[in-house]
Amino acid sequence: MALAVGMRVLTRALLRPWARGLRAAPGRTGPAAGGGDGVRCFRSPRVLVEPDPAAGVAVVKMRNPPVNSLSLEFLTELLISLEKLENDKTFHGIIITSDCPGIFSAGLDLTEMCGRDPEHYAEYWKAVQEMWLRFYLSNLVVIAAINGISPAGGCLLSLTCDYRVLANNPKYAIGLNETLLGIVAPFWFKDTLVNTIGHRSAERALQLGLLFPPAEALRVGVVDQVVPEDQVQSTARSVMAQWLDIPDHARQLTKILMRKPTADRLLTERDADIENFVRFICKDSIQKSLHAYLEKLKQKKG
Ligand SMILES: CC/C=C\CCC/C=C/C(=O)SCCNC(=O)CCNC(=O)[C@H](O)C(C)(C)COP(=O)(O)OP(=O)(O)OC[C@H]1O[C@@H](n2cnc3c(N)ncnc32)[C@H](O)[C@@H]1OP(=O)(O)O
Repeated sequence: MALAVGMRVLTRALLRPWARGLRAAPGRTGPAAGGGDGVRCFRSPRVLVEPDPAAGVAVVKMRNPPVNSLSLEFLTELLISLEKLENDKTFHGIIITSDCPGIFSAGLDLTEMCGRDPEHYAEYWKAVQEMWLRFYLSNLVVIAAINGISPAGGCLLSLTCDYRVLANNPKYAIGLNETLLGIVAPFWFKDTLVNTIGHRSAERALQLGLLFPPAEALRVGVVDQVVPEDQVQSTARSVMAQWLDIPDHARQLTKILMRKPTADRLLTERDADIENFVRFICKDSIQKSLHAYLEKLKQKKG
């Protein structure tokens, strides 16, 4: 009993600075929408939350067609959904998945990084940082049920999760492929990948912009499990049950111990990282190559 109380005090003491740091951070998505029954069933235009209160789990379905690109509005809705679930004591875990057939997420929204003004780029990047920080440090168990292709920012979102289950479909691939677009994954993208697959594999994957098909993704460790497509959700559910069997405070503290140094680096360099992004993305050469890439995507159809 005394040990349990002690752990709760320690948990609160350790977790509180994180909550403070994030709450004070710019780009916060607004106040929590209360706890309790009111938040158990909700949806927003781009995020569908299917709660299973009995299991303490909610399935968060990304629904930003056609490709779940991480636009500013979509990121904001995702963050609000996460925050609502974190603030409802009913929930201990979430499964993040896609409602767009064949696509988990096409990554950052290229139209947010192309042809806009520096203020917009800064606002957008702040939201991308916030997404990473909030998911990476979430006190919930977060499992990615990856039911589609997941390049760049889509891969990053998966990497913030505690466990990744990928559908075994030869059309799907996952990786940080930024170099193929002529852009550079920032240090916190890189750190997240290094923490997941190790330095050498990450260096090779990042330099070559590798998108791993399922078997390769499993071999290198970008995902934890590859299963037949129709078993992705059920596998995520049973993995979730295993994770939820662990005492929450011990698991949460361990997660923070593992992830704190990585998150700290961005938290202390956040403004500089935004300035760096804006400087980089405003370059004529970068704008030209992003524009050309978008055009190529559009022409693919015609
Ligand atoms: C200092 C640091 C600086 C910079 C760091 C920046 C880090 C960047 C991270 C990123 O995430 S960049 C984005 C990377 N993503 C990609 O490269 C994926 C691009 N998309 C695709 O490859 C394909 O669209 C697909 C996901 C494989 C799906 O293919 P499909 O054939 O099903 O669809 P289609 O290509 O026809 O696309 C439909 C529609 O969606 C538009 N689209 C696609 N991806 C994006 C995107 N990431 N952002 C915005 N829009 C996107 C595409 O243009 C089509 O639009 P249209 O219907 O108007 O033609």
